[in-house]
Amino acid sequence: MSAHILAIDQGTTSSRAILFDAGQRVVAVAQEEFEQHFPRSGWVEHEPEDIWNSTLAVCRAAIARAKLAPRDIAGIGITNQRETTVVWDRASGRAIHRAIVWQDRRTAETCAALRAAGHEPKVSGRTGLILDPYFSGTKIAWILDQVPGARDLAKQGRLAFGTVDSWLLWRLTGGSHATDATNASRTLLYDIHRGAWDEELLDLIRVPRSLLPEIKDSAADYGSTLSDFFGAPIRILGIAGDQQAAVVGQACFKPGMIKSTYGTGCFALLNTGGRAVASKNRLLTTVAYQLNGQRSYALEGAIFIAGAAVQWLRDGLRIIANAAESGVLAEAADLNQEVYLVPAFVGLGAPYWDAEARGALFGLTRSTGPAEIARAALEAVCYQTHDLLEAMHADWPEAQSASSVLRVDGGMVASDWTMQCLADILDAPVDRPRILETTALGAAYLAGMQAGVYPGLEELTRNWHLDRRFTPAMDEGVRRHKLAGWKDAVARTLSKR
Ligand SMILES: Nc1ncnc2c1ncn2[C@@H]1O[C@H](COP(=O)(O)OP(=O)(O)O)[C@@H](O)[C@H]1O
Ligand SMILES: O=P(O)(O)OC[C@H](O)CO
Repeated sequence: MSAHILAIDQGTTSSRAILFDAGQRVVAVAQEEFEQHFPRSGWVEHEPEDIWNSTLAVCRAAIARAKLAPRDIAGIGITNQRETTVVWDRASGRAIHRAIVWQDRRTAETCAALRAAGHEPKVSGRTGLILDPYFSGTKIAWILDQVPGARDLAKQGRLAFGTVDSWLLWRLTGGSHATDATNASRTLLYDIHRGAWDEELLDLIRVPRSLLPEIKDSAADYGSTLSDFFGAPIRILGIAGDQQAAVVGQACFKPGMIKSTYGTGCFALLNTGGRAVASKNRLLTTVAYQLNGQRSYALEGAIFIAGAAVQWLRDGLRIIANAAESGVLAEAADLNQEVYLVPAFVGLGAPYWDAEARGALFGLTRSTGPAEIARAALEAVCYQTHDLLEAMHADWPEAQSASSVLRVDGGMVASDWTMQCLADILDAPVDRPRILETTALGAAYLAGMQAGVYPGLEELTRNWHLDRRFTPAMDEGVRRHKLAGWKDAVARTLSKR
C-alpha cells in the first residue's frame, strides 16, 4: 500500500478531487462545476444529486488520472462549503428538498424575529455565531415547515440533516451519519464550549434532535466507502469545513496566526488556540479544528463578495473578458478619482451584518470609466479585509503583535495588483504560499495524520513555503485618507442609518 491521500473539496461552485502523495505533493486534480439555482431573489439552491454526482465523478477521474488503485490510497479527507443544508430520507437516501446554500437569505425574517425576542445573546454565547440566515439551523426548520409531511417524518426519526460533508459521507459509506466539530460549529445548534448539540437551541430553532449527525474530531475514523464506488473500500479519515481546512493547510497552528481565503467570498480566520474568544465587534467565534478531543478556536470574519465582484465586472458589466484583466485595468486607473464600490450585492457580512443593504458606487464623475470601477472593485476586497482585521485586533489585543503577517490563498490571490493593494491598505506584509490548494491540502493533512502516513502538525508546518511576500509601500497619509473614504461609503450604504 502506498501512502496517497485523496482530498475532496466540495465548494460552492464546483467539486474538486485532489490526490496528494506521501510527501504532500499534488499528483492529480479533477474538477467539475455544477448548476446554481436562484428560484427567487435572495434564494440560492443546489441539487443534492448534483453535489453527489460531481463529487463521485471527480474522485474517479483523479484516481484514474494518477493511475492508482484503491489500495494505493491510505485515506480520504473531505472539506466542504459550510452551512449549506441538506435534509434527506434515511430509508431512501434521497433529499426531500434542494440544498439551501449558505448565501441564501430566505430565513432573514425568522432570524429577525428571534433577535427581536431577545434570543441573540444566548445564541451567540453558546454558538459563537449571530442570528443570521447564513447558518444552517433556520434553513433546516424552513425545510421541515415547507415540505409537506416533513415535520411528521422528522418526529418519527425518518429524516436526517447534514451539511455537505455529512451528505457526502452518508452516500460514500452507505449510511454513516456523522460530521466534524468545525462543521457542527456553523449550524447555530452546537455549543462550541461544551462541544455538543444544545437541546435548548434545538427547541428554540425548532429542529428535532433525531435529525442530527454524530460529531467527531476533524481527524477520525468516519467509515469506509462502499466497494462499488472505487472498486474496493477506501477509509474516510478527515472532515473539516473549507475555511477551517485552509487554516490547517496554511499551517496556522499557533495562536495569533491569520489566514484569509479569497474565492467567491473572503473568509479570514485568526487562530486563538484553546480559548474561544467572544467577539465584541460582530465577528464569529468558531472551531478551527478538533484533534484528539481538543478544540482549537478561531475568530472569523466572513465577507460574502470578494472574487464575485470580479465576476460581476466580467459577466454583469462586461468590462473585462477574464478575471486576470481586472488587475491590468486597475493599474491603468486615474489616481485622482476617488471611486468606491461597496459590493453589498447580497447584503454585508462581518462586521456589519446588514442583510438588507445593497451595493453602491460613490465618487463617479464624467471621466470615470471601466478602469476606475475595476480598481474600486479590487480595492473593496482590501478595505473589507482591513475592517475584519481591525475588528480582530479590537477583540483580541494579543493579535496586534502576534499577527503581523497575513497568509492568503484562493483564486483571487493570483492577482499581484490586489495582493500589493492588500498589503498597502493593511499596512502589513501579505504572504502568498507556493501551494495555493490550501483547502484541499488541509483536508489531506487531517486524513494523512489519522492514517499515520503524514507527520504531526509541527512537521507539517515545515511544509509551508513562501511564493511571494507583498510588503506595504503606501504613504500613511494616503492610506488614512483612502480608509476614511471607504468608511464614509459604507456608512452611506448601510440600510439602517
Ligand atoms: N487574476 C485574478 N484577479 C482577480 N480575481 C481573480 C483572478 N483569478 C481568479 N479570480 C477570482 O477568484 C474567484 C475564484 O476563486 P476560487 O478560489 O476558485 O473560488 P470558489 O472556491 O469560491 O469557487 C473568482 O471569483 C474569480 O473572479
Ligand atoms: O465554497 P467556498 O470556497 O465559496 O466557501 C464557502 C464557505 O464555506 C461559506 O461559509
